[in-house]
Amino acid sequence: MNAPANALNQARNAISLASTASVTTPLPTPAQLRHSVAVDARLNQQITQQRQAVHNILSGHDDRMLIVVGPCSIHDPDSALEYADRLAVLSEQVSERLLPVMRVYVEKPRTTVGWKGLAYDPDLNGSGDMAKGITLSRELMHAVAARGLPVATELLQPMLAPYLDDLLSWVAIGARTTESQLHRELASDLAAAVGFKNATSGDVRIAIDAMQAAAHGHQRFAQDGNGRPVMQQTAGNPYTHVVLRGGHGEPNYQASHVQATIKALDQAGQNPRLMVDCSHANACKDHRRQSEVMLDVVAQRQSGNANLVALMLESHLFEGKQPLTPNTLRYGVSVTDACVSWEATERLLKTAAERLS
Ligand SMILES: O=C[C@H](O)[C@H](O)COP(=O)(O)O
Ligand SMILES: C=C(OP(=O)(O)O)C(=O)O
Repeated sequence: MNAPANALNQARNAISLASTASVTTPLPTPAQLRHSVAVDARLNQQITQQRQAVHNILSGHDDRMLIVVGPCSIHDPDSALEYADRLAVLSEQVSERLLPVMRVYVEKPRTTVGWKGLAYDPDLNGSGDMAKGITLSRELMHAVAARGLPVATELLQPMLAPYLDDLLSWVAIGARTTESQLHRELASDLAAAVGFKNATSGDVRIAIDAMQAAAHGHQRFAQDGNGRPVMQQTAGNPYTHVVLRGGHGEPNYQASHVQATIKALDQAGQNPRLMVDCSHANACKDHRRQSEVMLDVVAQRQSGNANLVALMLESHLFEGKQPLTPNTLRYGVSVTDACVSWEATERLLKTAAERLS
């Protein structure tokens, strides 16, 4: 190659390297955050008891229904805490028949591209201040737990789990990650119960496979509290279950789907007790249909299906959703999937508790 052509090639390479180079920003380690936002002995005892209460429902030793309820995503910790205050009061009122666990979802899996949650972009402007995001996420979960509520989240990025998992009483592995070996390995390490969603296609088999995989101990890549890579031998998690969320616009909460799933779980030798997600494809992405789904599931339970032990409801202070445009955001309204209002939530939980008594 002659000298000018060589120089041109070098310049092209430099440009393409410059445009693909990533930028890194240091983050606190899990140990640092667990130290600055610490779980004391009293809170640890509460969380241990709440995990046990969830396990008791999933193993059929407690005949209440578990209900994972709260915003689709958290973008504003103040409105999440107002929600938590209200839910703490309501939980007391329905505690004979229901065990509410608050959704504190700080990571969002996206179908393509979109805002990925408080942990990633707490300023809602694409600046991606993850150090602030994970700190706020842990502080918020801590504050919700300190109000006496069990905390639920979806764990999406396995490296984020050690920042949060001591605060969790229930964990979701989402429809987009249930088939992932890394998420099954992560679930096998958690002390909290894990619900595996069926795939967005509607395939329930992957969730049953995930239960089998997570029940086993695994050797996995992990990080210690100081962020160093380690080989971790996990113990396996016996407290997992399927979450029916519908797929490709087709609901799967109806009795025929529920019975077929229970049969498949029995055949696979897995826990037949399951959760129905009243939102997502079960509500055909229309938040107003969540109440119809929830009351149908409660009726199935009343008519004798004791394996229907849990529900999920997407709810916020106010109904609906809004686009994520900073400075014009309405307080207490979802910026991801549309939610039912607080009033509807209160009505639904009280109705379910009455019908199940
Ligand atoms: O639960 C929330 C959404 O359904 C999920 O994060 C996918 O969202 P998207 O399809 O808007 O990206
Ligand atoms: C993303 C969620 O659900 P799914 O994985 O079922 O889409 C969710 O519950 O927020």
